[in-house]
Amino acid sequence: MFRYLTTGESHGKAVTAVIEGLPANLKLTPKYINNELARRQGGYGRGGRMKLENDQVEIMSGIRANYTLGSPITFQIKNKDWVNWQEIMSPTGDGGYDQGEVKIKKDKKVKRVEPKVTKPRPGHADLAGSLKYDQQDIRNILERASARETAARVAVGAVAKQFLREFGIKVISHIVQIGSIKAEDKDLAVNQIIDNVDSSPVRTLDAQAEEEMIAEIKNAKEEGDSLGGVFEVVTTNLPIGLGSHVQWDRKLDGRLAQALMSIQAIKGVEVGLGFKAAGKPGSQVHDEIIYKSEFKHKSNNAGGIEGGMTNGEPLRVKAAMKPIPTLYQPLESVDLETKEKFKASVERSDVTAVPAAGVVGEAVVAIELAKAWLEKFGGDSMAEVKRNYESYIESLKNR
Ligand SMILES: Cc1cc2nc3c(=O)[nH]c(=O)nc-3n(C[C@H](O)[C@H](O)[C@H](O)COP(=O)(O)O)c2cc1C
Ligand SMILES: C=C(O[C@@H]1CC(C(=O)O)=C[C@@H](OP(=O)(O)O)[C@H]1O)C(=O)O
Repeated sequence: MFRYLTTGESHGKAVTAVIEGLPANLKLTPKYINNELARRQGGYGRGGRMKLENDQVEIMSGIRANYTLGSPITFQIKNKDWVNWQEIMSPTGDGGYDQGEVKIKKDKKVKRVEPKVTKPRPGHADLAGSLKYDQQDIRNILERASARETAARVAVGAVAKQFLREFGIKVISHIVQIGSIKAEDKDLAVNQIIDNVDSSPVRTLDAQAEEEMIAEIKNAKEEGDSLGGVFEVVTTNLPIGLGSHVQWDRKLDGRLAQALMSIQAIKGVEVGLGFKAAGKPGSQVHDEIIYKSEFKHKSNNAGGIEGGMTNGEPLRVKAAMKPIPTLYQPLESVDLETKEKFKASVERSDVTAVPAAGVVGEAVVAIELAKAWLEKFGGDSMAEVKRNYESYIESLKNR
């Protein structure tokens, strides 16, 4: 079974991931993983933290001479910001509480920070987490709730992507909406997306919309506001039959939805036509089946999944991200200690992170597909997995 866990606080020493269940003899290079980490750090609209960090993976176990051993893999991605937060974040220090105010280097300026955070931000994990975990200091919640954790998930996703690439499968995302601006709805080939998306500052393929999206982000920044949006993840070359109809937790659409919804600030997931399918008659929704040396569909409104299984068409899933909760123009909230109303001032935040979230979306989709792949074609070495896959593909030809 392919599974993973991440650890780490946003301003702690590092974020890490432990992966288990990958077969032996898969070629894995830090260069590819680092490139994926850099893609996640990009995107117009991010705040000062991304100028400071330069995410690089350090492989701690499970890989020797560039190939997996079949043993658990551990990664570490250091937080460069840690040096500025040691007094507050050290596992063995006093949390900075004894000092009243701690000097922190933030975006090249030295600022005085109260070590204890008591003002919960609407839309973040602050209030619910502090009450649930019996914490007086919201930092004990926000550090782990932070999307810094997605760096670790993108490293795991890069491994899953390298695994899937051995079978000719590519996973890529593009932005279809930021704030009120929507990109033109085109049926795009994956290679078209791969060739063009990374050169767009907002990772969209619609040049006209790109300009408008950037203008809307600039405007939101000036107004101290934040924006959300929608990304699509597209995967090609998937065989028929990943996932299963037989049990609720084996259905691939459900598993992809959970994976995408688990990304910080994602509030909706669509598979294929998604919500639009609800308003159309069946004759305009269901994809007619044809046979041309293999079974295919005339259209792909289902987004590549029927009955919780891949149906041989490209997988198309979308995710909606809410606007970033931390606002320079703060919303009303109540202090945890005094119970008094306040409007907090903010020092640093992203205006939007939809382009980054798209890269995280690719990672979690790739992970889920790699898991489903190993459930169906699993083996202890890559050669064994390839044999199992090829024999299944051969068996489909004889149907
Ligand atoms: C890539 C990425 C970057 C984010 N950056 C910020 C940020 O700078 N400030 C912030 O308040 N929230 C940010 N968020 C969103 C919060 O992490 C998220 O809203 C919070 O953890 C609460 O979880 P929920 O929105 O899923 O309920 C970001 C999310 C992602 C995916
Ligand atoms: C660190 C990352 O994103 C962070 C996610 C985040 C949040 O609340 O989710 C808040 C911000 O953290 P900070 O207050 O340190 O600037 C973002 O920068 C990252 O994506 O690597």
